[in-house]
Amino acid sequence: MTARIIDGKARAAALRARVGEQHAAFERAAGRKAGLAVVLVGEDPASAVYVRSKGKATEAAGMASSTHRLAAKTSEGDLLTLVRQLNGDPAVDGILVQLPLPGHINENAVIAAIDPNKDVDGFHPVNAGRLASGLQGFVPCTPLGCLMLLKEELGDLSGLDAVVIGRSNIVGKPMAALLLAESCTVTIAHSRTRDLAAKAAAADIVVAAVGRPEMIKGDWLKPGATVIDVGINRVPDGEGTRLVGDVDFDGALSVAGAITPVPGGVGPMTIAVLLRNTLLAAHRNAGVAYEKGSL
Ligand SMILES: NC(=O)C1=CN([C@@H]2O[C@H](COP(=O)(O)OP(=O)(O)OC[C@H]3O[C@@H](n4cnc5c(N)ncnc54)[C@H](OP(=O)(O)O)[C@@H]3O)[C@@H](O)[C@H]2O)C=CC1
Ligand SMILES: Nc1nc(=O)c2c([nH]1)NC[C@@H]1CN(c3ccc(C(=O)N[C@@H](CCC(=O)O)C(=O)O)cc3)C=[N+]21
Repeated sequence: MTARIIDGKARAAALRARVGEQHAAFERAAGRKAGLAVVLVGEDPASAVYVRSKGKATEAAGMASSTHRLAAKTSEGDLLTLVRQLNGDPAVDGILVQLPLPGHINENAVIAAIDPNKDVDGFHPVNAGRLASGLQGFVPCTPLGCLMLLKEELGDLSGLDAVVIGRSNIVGKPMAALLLAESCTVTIAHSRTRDLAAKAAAADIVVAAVGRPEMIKGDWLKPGATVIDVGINRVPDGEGTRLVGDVDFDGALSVAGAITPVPGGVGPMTIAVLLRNTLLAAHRNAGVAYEKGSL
């Protein structure tokens, strides 16, 4: 058997197109565009690439995008001042502070300063709490993108056994909360987990968010499992480098039922969901009704 390859790039393009259409309707109703502000501190080249693609995708959907580039030595106080200014700016519906931040800045303090109603990343403790409690709020883009891919692939997820490998606040934990809300039986694995291979082998759904190149081997998987590879790892390749996921893709192909590639899987979905969350924020902030479930 050869796994189906889940085309995240195509799914993301379709989602961006729906967001673009609905944004046009929003703009007619509200008399303004939805606005996303992205803040980048420092010159990490990978972060700079992501921030550029976020800006481009925002504008392609017809929304207003602003990017605030701050020097690596910017103080926490100055960053907090910018966040508060964006909180108060009526043209800004969504605020994203690109992570990681330089070591001298307390990430938790910066995330906590973002207005939860503009927190399109869904990282604010209020939104994390809403997700854990089953209340409406912003859901982190990467796990929501993963869930969309899973539901398109499998339909109803209820009763399926899911293993999430990784327990970060931005991917693993919210992913587990979403799968639990879909009535999966969820195991969260991490660096202290014993016999990870056996945990993976019991799962109908494996979501890998570890940050270790090709760590999850094909022969760990249950035949027919659906594998979502969140990992983005740059590894040496000849003279240059290439991107690989957390899953040994070639090894998984002959065992899994379906798998996301890296690149072209979860990454593009993350950006499409960011636009979706920004459009949602704009509807709420402008008091324009929005048809639930239409995105
Ligand atoms: N495609 C996309 O849009 C995105 C991709 N990513 C990528 O996803 C990956 C994970 O990101 P993120 O969640 O931020 O990473 P973190 O480094 O914050 O978390 C990694 C998690 O993996 C666990 N882990 C580490 N080593 C092992 C191991 N040997 N066995 C089992 N678990 C292990 C850690 O466990 P412990 O808690 O015990 O330390 C931790 O919970 C990265 O490659 C990142 O680049 C991230 C965000 C978006
Ligand atoms: N506040 C914040 N929010 C984030 O959502 C956030 C962040 N900080 N910091 C970094 C991570 C990482 N992340 C990615 C987004 C898109 C791709 C993506 O589009 N990847 C392409 C490949 C891109 C390439 O070629 O480098 C793909 O997988 O096909 C990857 C990773 C968002 N993150």
